[in-house]
Amino acid sequence: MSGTQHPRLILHNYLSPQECKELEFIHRSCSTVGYRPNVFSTTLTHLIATNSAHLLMPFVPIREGLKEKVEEFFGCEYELFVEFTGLISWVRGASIGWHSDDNRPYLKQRDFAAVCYLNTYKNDFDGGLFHFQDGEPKTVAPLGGDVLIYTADSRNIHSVGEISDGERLTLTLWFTRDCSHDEDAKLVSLLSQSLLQNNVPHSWLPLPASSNMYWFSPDQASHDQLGFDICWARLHILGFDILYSQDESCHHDMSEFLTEPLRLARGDRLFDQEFVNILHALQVVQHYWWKASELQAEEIKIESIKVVELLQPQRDRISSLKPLFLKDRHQAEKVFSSVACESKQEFFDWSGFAASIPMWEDYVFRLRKELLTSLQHWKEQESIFNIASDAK
Ligand SMILES: O=C(O)CCC(=O)C(=O)O
Ligand SMILES: [Fe+2]
Repeated sequence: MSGTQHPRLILHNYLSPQECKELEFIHRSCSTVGYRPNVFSTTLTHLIATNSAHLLMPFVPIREGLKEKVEEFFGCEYELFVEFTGLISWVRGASIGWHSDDNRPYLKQRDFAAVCYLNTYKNDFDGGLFHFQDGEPKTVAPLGGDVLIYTADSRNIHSVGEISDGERLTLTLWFTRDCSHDEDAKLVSLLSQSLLQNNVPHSWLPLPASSNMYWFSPDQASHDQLGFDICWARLHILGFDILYSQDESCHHDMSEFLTEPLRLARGDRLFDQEFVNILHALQVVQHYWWKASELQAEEIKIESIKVVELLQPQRDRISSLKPLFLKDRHQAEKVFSSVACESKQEFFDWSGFAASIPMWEDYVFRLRKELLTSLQHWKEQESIFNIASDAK
């Protein structure tokens, strides 16, 4: 498989299902619209820029382990730097033709690629097969946990077929020999700056980027007429409505809603707890979806959950705002289709949801603590690495 003509490698089950699920949670909570149509991405710099630097922690051991694997396989121990790390998802309509990963002047520094498949062909999406132009294997069907490693040059020309359903998710890394393209140095510098604001209250709650980064449009021409906000869409397909206290007449600009507090509703019920902004609500919901099976097993019940009836004026506010953020609701449902069917059931376990909120907070605080400890060491080395767990 690793012939010198086409140096490449597949690692089966390199990531555990838990690791895949955690990265999926991060992507569904934090992604923005990507660099090409029908593509979403979550970069590490974006996590830092949106008050979510602690969500880097799950990437750290994976990045480090993969760098070692790549160095070992291509025989370049201690020579490589990570050039880029990102979660990338493709939905219906996305594809890429034959190319090598260093095929632009600004990509020349890329020496190796590692594509980690976080979900599975036919289970989670359809289409999206990976093809090499020459050599074996000819076709790779993404399987959650598998990693595909190859040189970024013309010995590994490849393409990806069009996605026809669902959301195909990868963790994609590129490696370089050129230290001036070391992602770690940039991240450590950004982290040092952002964590200076550590004393700011709620500095661990997500802070939205600019609204255009969350606006999905089928094409540039119909940007404002069609399309939808991806945070709204991800909540909508899981059956949630969004209730702001103010109505649209209080705002000059829709983007102001991004940083407004809100409550979540479902059917005729309102969960009477405020979230600081839509990203906060989205992250809590995605965390619940990630952990729901564990919660059911533990049967945690909270006595005092505040779920109240949704009043008529509140319903009216929901239905007047929804079409502004989901201009094309049908398309939003199609784009995020694979989860849509299972999630809109009538019954919703509000007490499980309420119980998951302190669990989410514990998760965030644990990661923040790990980040602050690690950063001391990272600054000294100007590199990002896993601190042995007994040092945490
Ligand atoms: O996701 C994949 O399987 C490969 C994507 C790709 O070729 C690229 O991003 O350059
Ligand atoms: Fe590629």
